[in-house]
Amino acid sequence: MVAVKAGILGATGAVGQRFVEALANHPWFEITALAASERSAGKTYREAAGWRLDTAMPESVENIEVVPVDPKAVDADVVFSALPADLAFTVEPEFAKAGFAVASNASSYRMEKDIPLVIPEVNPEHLGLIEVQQDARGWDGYIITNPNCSTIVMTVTLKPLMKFGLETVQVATMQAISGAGFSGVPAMAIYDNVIPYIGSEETKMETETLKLLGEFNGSEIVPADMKVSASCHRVPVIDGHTEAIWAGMRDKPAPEEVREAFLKFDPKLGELPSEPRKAIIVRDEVDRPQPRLDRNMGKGMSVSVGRIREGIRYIAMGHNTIRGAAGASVLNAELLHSIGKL
Ligand SMILES: NC(=O)C1=CN([C@@H]2O[C@H](COP(=O)(O)OP(=O)(O)OC[C@H]3O[C@@H](n4cnc5c(N)ncnc54)[C@H](OP(=O)(O)O)[C@@H]3O)[C@@H](O)[C@H]2O)C=CC1
Ligand SMILES: N[C@@H](CC(=O)OP(=O)(O)O)C(=O)O
Repeated sequence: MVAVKAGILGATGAVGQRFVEALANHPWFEITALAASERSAGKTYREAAGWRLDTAMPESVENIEVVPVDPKAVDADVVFSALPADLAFTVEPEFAKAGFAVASNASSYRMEKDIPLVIPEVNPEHLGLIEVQQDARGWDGYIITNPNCSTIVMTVTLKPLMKFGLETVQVATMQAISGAGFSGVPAMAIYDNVIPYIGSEETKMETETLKLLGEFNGSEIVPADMKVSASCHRVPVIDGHTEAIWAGMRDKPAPEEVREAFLKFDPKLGELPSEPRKAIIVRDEVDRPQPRLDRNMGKGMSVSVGRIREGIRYIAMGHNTIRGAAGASVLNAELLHSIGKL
């Protein structure tokens, strides 16, 4: 199989490095371009990146010269975007217009009517919006997006509950500091502390979830008819967002039925290289899931759940920069490739 040429926009950042990690030995994609700011352009990736992951920098990328974030400088079929949202807002359409498939991790276009917001295990059919988008905008390429990291972790677990008639969701998050990027939260602010505010996070969880669980009617997404209410908090954990979720359902399933629904959840995506063997892992121990112990399950792509109680109340936990960011975009691109869209 000829590898799909893959570029990474924002390749030196927290999510960008996760993209490099996920794509360096990928069976379908080959990294052909690494792009970042003018501060990094012209340097080798080794010089520019300041590698911060606890796996070694892949040798294949060490000497790649970083290029500016410009369609003319990037040789690729698909670009993975890990750019700050304000920059992604102007840059991503330029790439789509120039014929690239853009798999974006940034928030800029998630809620646009004609741009798919996709989690492969939840709403693969929403990729039908790509044609609507290309017709409306006259682009040769297109943009698809993955949700906010907290939204992804929660929504993967809500999907198997839809059959019980999901009506209300309340969620309180405990979010890792890597979610704010490498220099996002000063150590003096987060050490020995909890910060009960993450800008725009609650609105993102409350709106993106309805789009994800909504129905594609051939021309647009009809949002799910339910209410989501979120409270988001930063905690001194490096990676892994933990969420306490209360799910109100019409059929009032017992905890054991909810556990069964999680256990049996099979999105049938086994042919995609990044899809974990289990999208949802059920932990029966009273004190799990925990970020330090469970975040790398399924190579960081599984969401772990536990403490399923009457109410229905449960805890969900997932790796925010893998399942919630780079891994999610790569999985979206794998889905696109599997349906002939790359
Ligand atoms: N961290 C997370 O858990 C999640 C992050 N996201 C989103 O992903 C995106 C990236 O986040 P994160 O990796 O944490 O951010 P970082 O700040 O760690 O990285 C930002 C990247 O963008 C590049 N960049 C910054 N300014 C410019 C510019 N003016 N021109 C070109 N490139 C530029 C940087 O390059 P340089 O090194 O050269 O400055 C770097 O590669 C954001 O939109 C974020 O909201 C989404 C979900 C989860
Ligand atoms: N706000 C998230 C990370 C993030 O960047 O989200 P978004 O992709 O929605 O901007 C966090 O801090 O954990």
